[in-house]
Amino acid sequence: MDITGKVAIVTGGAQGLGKAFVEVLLDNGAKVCFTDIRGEEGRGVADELGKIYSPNNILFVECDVTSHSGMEGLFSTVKEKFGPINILCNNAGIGGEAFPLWEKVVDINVKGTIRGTLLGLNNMRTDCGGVGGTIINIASLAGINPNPFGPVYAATKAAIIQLTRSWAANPAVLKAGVRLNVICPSFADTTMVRDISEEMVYNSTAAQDFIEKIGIMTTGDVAQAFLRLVKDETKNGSILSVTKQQGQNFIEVRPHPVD
Ligand SMILES: NC(=O)C1=CN([C@@H]2O[C@H](COP(=O)(O)OP(=O)(O)OC[C@H]3O[C@@H](n4cnc5c(N)ncnc54)[C@H](O)[C@@H]3O)[C@@H](O)[C@H]2O)C=CC1
Ligand SMILES: CC/C=C\CC(=O)/C=C/C=C\C=C\C=C\[C@@H](O)[C@@H](O)C/C=C\CCC(=O)O
Repeated sequence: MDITGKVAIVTGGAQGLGKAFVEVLLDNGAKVCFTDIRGEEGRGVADELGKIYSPNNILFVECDVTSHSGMEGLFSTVKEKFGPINILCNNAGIGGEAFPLWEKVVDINVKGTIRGTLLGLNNMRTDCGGVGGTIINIASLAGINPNPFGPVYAATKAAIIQLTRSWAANPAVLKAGVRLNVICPSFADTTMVRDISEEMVYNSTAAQDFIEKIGIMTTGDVAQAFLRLVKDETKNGSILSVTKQQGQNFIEVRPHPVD
């Protein structure tokens, strides 16, 4: 996909990986709407980016992915301001294992990503009045490998992988011009990883030791993987892992037993 002039939405874009996705899209000439629950931070980032890129290509909408009406309003606002949506990145996500935080983790990571994906499909499918495009969901390598420090987090990320692959396997969706892919990053340098605590994971000291051993990528490393999936129109239903040691690799899942 040639990104120039395309319309993109990134959830949770006020910092971290989401902000890096916003920047790489703007670098490539897209019109980008990013959302976040933190309004002040989001507006600050929009001002900051407006000094580097054309402010006409940037829109911040304060929006919580757990609010259905909020997310519906987001899609309407973006279509009114920028036109039909071509690129959607469901990035907003949190970690946390202690009660009651873990329930919020499920609400944001699983239900928020399902909500974004369904609204994306409804707005992007050519058989629903859209112009087609691409949806990229942000899971984690912890959605594939066991994460002894964060089982709930890992389970939510596994759900995102299967949500994405299952929609991608729907022939009607592909015919309607929408590709869906999922990124599984290892650790990247964001607040989520820097501020790891006992509320977030079991045994945060051991988790920090593990993270240091594995190594921490820059957010730019993950943004390059994101850019690759946006551009490459041959990819649908792919799982792209990104790690410090091995870079970008597509993860092959064994074929269905009846194939
Ligand atoms: N940093 C890492 O090492 C990795 C992160 N990920 C995933 O990448 C995504 C982004 O993570 P980071 O940038 O590291 O986190 P972060 O904590 O730096 O940024 C997350 C952003 O999402 C926003 N957010 C949180 N709840 C929200 C909600 N309900 N609605 C809208 N926005 C909300 C936050 O305000 C924040 O700006 C998450 O889904 C995370 O699970 C995956 C693998 C590795
Ligand atoms: C505040 C952090 C919240 C969530 C991330 C989390 O659960 C961090 C866990 C720390 C150690 C995890 C070890 C897991 C090992 C394997 O599953 C790895 O292959 C996973 C690699 C990356 C997970 C990165 C992430 O999603 O944050």
